[in-house]
Amino acid sequence: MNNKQRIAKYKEKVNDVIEKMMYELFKQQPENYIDWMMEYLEQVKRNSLKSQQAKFEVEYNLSSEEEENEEVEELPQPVKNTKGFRSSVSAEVFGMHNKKENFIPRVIPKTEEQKQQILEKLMKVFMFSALGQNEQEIVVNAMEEKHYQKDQWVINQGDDGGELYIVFSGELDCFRRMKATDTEQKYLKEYKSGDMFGELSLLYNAPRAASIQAKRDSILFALDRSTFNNIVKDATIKKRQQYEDVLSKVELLQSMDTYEKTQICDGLKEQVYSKGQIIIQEGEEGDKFYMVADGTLIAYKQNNGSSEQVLRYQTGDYFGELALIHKVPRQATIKAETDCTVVYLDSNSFLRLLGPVEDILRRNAANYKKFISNQ
Ligand SMILES: Nc1ncnc2c1ncn2[C@@H]1O[C@@H]2COP(=O)(O)O[C@H]2[C@H]1O
Repeated sequence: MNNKQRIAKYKEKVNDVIEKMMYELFKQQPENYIDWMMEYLEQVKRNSLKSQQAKFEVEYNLSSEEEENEEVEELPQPVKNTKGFRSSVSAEVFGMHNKKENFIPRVIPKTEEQKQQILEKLMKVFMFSALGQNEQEIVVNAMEEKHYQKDQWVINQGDDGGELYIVFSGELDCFRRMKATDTEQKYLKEYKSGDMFGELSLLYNAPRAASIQAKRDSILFALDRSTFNNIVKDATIKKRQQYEDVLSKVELLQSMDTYEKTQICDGLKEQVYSKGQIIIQEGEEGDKFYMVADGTLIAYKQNNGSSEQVLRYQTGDYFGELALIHKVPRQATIKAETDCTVVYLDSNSFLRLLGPVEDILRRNAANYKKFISNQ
């Protein structure tokens, strides 16, 4: 898709919202139409988050009782109804309209050294690393140091969640009853220094989706729900929504579970290239793994002084893995055949997050072994 097509698609989406809003506006003719329109758009946003929440609950076999009997909210009524529209649906989750103004972040006193230590860990967690300095400071101030002894449970599946955690030191295990009727817990993963967990119930206002137990004495930094909601929640949900669609087209990832895919979403960065631009140069060092979100690209290899076309990539394909898996220079040059959009992970995130599909990556790499010169 070129830039023109992208803008046309974008316009179509925006027009759709505006047309529906104008239709309702003229039908209802509220006196204070600016307020009405603002409320209308807030409502559209809440309904979109609500459908995201419903999807989440299906994925994780959860249901938060509070939400169970709720229907999608109705659109705003004319202003003579002074209450506007219902605000009962978990205002904290879906009613972002009332946030920020009332937000007074908690400040838990810390030494400069402690602050620095927290900041270092924070920078390794995707959802915090992109924050501005002010926001990072708010998060660091709000973090509370917590100590857990070996075998102590930090999170119990099904409980309400009030905090997320970043591991400062120690090791913890994550378990999950996959279905509500399961009596046995399945071991899922281990958390170590710099890892983050406990974000799901804050993001979706759902019960805890898994249980976490300290494998040895551990120190965690806990971030409260209110600070999380005000600083990172919207951006994280938006990013997960934005890239969910892209990742659903990447066949390589289809064997990963939903949670693993959301972790990848958090780590993705996007880059747009124009037709003819080079993304990867054969022989150079590589530090990124790419997936094609849109457009086509061509891989070329040098052969006896001339450049030979060896592969074409389209939406859902990936490239750039060989340099990261085998620690070799780039094995081909990748050039944009059309204007294109790619998403990428840096090499650390690639190695950490794509572990579950490493075998598939290696197996697939064998298919183009004939193109690889020095292996
Ligand atoms: N496969 C998984 N499904 C759900 N939660 C997971 C999974 N793997 C790790 N977790 C973490 O376990 C945490 C339990 O508490 P939360 O539901 O708040 O957030 C959850 C995630 O951070």
